[in-house]
Amino acid sequence: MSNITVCARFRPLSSKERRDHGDAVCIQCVDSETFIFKDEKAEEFTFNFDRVFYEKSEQTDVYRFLAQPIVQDALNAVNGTIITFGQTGAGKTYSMEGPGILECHAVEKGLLPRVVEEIFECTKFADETSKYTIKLSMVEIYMEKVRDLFDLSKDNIQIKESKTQGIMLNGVIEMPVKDPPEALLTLSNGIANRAVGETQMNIASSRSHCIYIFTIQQESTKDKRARTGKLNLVDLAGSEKVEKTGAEGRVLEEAKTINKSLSALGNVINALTCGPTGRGNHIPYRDSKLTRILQDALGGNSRTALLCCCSPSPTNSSESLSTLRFGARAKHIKTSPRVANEDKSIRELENFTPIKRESREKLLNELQESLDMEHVQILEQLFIQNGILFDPCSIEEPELAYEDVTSQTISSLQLALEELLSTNVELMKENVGLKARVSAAELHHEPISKSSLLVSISCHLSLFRDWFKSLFHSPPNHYT
Ligand SMILES: Nc1ncnc2c1ncn2[C@@H]1O[C@H](COP(=O)(O)OP(=O)(O)OP(=O)(O)O)[C@@H](O)[C@H]1O
Repeated sequence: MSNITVCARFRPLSSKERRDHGDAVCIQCVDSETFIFKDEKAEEFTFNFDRVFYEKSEQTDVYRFLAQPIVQDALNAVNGTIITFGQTGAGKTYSMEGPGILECHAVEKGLLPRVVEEIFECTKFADETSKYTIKLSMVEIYMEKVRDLFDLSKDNIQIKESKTQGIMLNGVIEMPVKDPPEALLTLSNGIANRAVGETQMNIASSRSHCIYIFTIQQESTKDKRARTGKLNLVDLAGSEKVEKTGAEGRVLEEAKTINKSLSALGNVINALTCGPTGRGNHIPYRDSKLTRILQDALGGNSRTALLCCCSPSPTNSSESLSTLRFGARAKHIKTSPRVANEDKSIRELENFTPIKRESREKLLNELQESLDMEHVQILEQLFIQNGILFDPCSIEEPELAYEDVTSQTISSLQLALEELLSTNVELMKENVGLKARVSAAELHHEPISKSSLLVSISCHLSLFRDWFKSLFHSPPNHYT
């Protein structure tokens, strides 16, 4: 088990930030791992990350620390994921791509072109018994749909899980690339297909999460055994307060969808780092496409790094603080990267699958025995009405659908439980108030009016009724 690597990066102040606040910044460097952050109320927070990149840090520093070890591992068939996270305009795309993927000053090249160079450089000098094949895929998650950026007609790619290869994108195009120029041209074609909108925060704001997937297959010419490493580079859409972006209409809907999937990511991180360990802890990976795709990176077989991009300006301090808190929490996630060796995977499959399958079947049988058919049908109707269960006709694999439904139901119930707990706290407070009123009235020998007691009780009841209703009228969770 190893922790994911989490770094923070502060970009230089923008000209607008300089106009608003001059040279003021909300961070004070302590060393290369620690800094003090001052929020709007001048409260100080000390943050500690694996590495902090301040405004003078160069692209090569970020690459060497954050990405190079993961690329080296991917060349040895260990899966890797590098994620950029932060508010709109914080420097995610600059870190990932640089100012331009095809042409830019060498020092400004982002992670992506550097990854391409390193992969081909290493494969060129690999020993003669190894033959490498590099393939590229590019998808974006736009409005909760996964689109293939190499073939826009594939605009609703399904996410599948394989016992041997983990999370997979069904039917996604994999472009073979033979050298860096071809790889960069392929990537730039994909980037041109990304959904970009304009917000007040950033005029070329990415309105989607973009995932660059490098599949690196290594075949031994001696014994023909092949092993594959997958490297995902994830440029997340901006996390910002909707009001600050000045978004309306479609852009507002986009912002809400982005925020929803980023909250789902936050919930997954919370569940991975706060919940009880072991089988009882439900990790809501299936609550959004983003978390489902990142499932292996966050909780499975992947070496993962997160770059938290921030503005250093006091103008954006509340957004920067939430980005940094997100990173601080993610630092506690543990993953178990291992070599994706095909033979070993098959052996693992032979060893473990029958046990898992047997226990799942046992569970299903027990469930069927303990519930009447009539109850199962009522539950099914209820779930369909509330958008928890999707149309069974659209499901290709019932087993996957069953897992999705179970997972989403658990999430809904957890939400309901949280609401119930908070209603309970409110009711308890009210109860204390009522008791105090009764005691005060008794002390002063004042009769408490029946009507005021009735109002309080009906207040209690309506709170409870609202909660109960909300259980069955939560917005539908579309999941196709
Ligand atoms: N480290 C940096 N050095 C110099 N300029 C930077 C740096 N980081 C970001 N910038 C500049 O800041 C602006 C916003 O950066 P960028 O587009 O990368 O933000 P973003 O986080 O990807 O935003 P969005 O979520 O809207 O896509 C760009 O003009 C970019 O060139």
